[in-house]
Amino acid sequence: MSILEVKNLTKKFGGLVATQDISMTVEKNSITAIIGPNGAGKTTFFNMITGVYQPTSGEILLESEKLNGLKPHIVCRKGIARTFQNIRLFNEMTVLENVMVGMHAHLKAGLFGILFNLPTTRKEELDSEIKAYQLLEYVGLEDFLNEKACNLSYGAQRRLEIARALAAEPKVLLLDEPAAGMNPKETTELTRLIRNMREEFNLTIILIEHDMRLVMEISEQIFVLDHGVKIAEGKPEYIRNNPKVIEAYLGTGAVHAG
Ligand SMILES: Nc1ncnc2c1ncn2[C@@H]1O[C@H](COP(=O)(O)OP(=O)(O)OP(=O)(O)O)[C@@H](O)[C@H]1O
Repeated sequence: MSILEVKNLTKKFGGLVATQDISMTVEKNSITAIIGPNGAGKTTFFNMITGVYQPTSGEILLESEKLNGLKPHIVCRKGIARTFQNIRLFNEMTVLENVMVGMHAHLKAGLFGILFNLPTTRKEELDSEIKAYQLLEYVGLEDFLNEKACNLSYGAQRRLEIARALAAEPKVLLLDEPAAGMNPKETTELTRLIRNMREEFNLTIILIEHDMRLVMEISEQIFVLDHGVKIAEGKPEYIRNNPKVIEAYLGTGAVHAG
């Protein structure tokens, strides 16, 4: 059963066509990768799905409901959360606070109520604190609750971003280059975490990733973009041997690394 359907998605920035007529269907509870050389349109694609950019044309459907025209926080409330290519944490806030911010999509009290501890929001705050703690424990950051986010290692910051995204209780989680800057050990842990999250939270996961080893190991379905166009889709074995994909990556050797 599909959860996310994208139909003929095009985004133009003036005369530049960043994505052209991209269609894809993502199965519920699957792990899907979007790959392609630099500038292929991958992040633009994520930005359209999450409401950061409005598509020039095309449709985005989450469980058959159209998402076009919705603001990012509404898209998040509908069930799509994400992490960013360039980590976007609240650096001066603590690790715990960063996750609690991620929860505000589902809280009745506003963000200010949570942060400034208004009496009416205290019960809700306590519940969200417990939940934030559980999520941090889940990603292995329970020892850093009161640390400022900026003091965490790079790999830990990426895990914190994931915990914050999970706090929004998404149906679909988009990860933009989750392994970027990670060492091999951190990447192995990340692979395990992604698989585990899918089971634990009944998630559908879509990742943009340049680490082909991770992509080939973890994905059930891969979409390949090049110059804004989808040039291939299929299972890892098919993508690895697809002449169009090999040509798009020619010279980088990237697609055979996995
Ligand atoms: N806000 C914008 N204004 C103008 N052009 C943009 C904007 N965002 C992206 N582009 C252009 O759209 C094209 C696709 O960029 P995008 O960032 O989506 O590629 P990408 O596949 O994510 O690349 P990378 O792997 O390097 O992150 C590029 O030519 C880029 O310069």
